[in-house]
Amino acid sequence: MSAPFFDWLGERIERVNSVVSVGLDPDPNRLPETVQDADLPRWAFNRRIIDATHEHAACYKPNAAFYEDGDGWRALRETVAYAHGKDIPVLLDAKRGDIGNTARQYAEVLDMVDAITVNPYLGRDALDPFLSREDKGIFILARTSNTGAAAIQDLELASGEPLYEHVTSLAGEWNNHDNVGLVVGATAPEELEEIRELAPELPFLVPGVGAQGGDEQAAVEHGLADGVGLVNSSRGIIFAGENARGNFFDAAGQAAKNLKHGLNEYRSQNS
Ligand SMILES: O=c1ccn([C@@H]2O[C@H](COP(=O)(O)O)[C@@H](O)[C@H]2O)c(=O)[nH]1
Repeated sequence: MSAPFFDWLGERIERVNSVVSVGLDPDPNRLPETVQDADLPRWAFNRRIIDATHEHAACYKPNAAFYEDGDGWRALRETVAYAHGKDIPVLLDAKRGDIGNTARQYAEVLDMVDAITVNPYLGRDALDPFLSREDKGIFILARTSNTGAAAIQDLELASGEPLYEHVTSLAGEWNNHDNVGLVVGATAPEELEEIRELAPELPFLVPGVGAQGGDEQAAVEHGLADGVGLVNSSRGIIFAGENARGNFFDAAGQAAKNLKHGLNEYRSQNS
């Protein structure tokens, strides 16, 4: 028995035969002219991206950084409601984690979205308001995809284990409601494999394929637990139309489809 979020995600993955998470990071400087005059350009953009990609999307992953202003939150609300109207879960990439009363306030956003990313570095109490939401998916940062991640997350502790392994063990201890997943970047395939060995049952969110050049095969081989997990691409999908001929949004749909097919090749090898 897993948390309702992971049950829903598992059903969605099966229905669309896809583990693609489409990242909704509507950089205002890169939005096409066709949406720039809309009342809420980010929402107009996301709606068209969802229309173009939903057949290939297991999940949508808006990053909070692109919505943290008044209109941004309105755009996010509309986006989430639209994805839900298509029965698609939404994972907010917010990397939250703070002292108790602040964390409780941050966790309120889980009334709107279905899952969230959280930062483990303030410890268990900072995550309790999230972890206690049994119906939601809580993805703990274990080994991130950015180039500077190794300098901190690969640090060897006195026990001899790297920090990301310790975080992985803690995530297992904190998983009292079967609602925990891990964030592990596709740009660190060896760490991805090690973390999978340590946490065989946790679903991963694997960012870093596409624009960051991460390893798609490793993302599939190690990112899924019993077939459930997500491989995210944001810019590689939503801005695929920037350099393509033809319709901007059709190109996003095609990019999502291509990623789905590419990942499914590896899924079929691993099944
Ligand atoms: O380790 C991490 C954790 C989160 N992210 C986020 O995922 C997307 C990736 O965007 P791309 O355009 O596909 O590179 C973005 O929202 C990141 O903040 C990550 O990249 N790595």
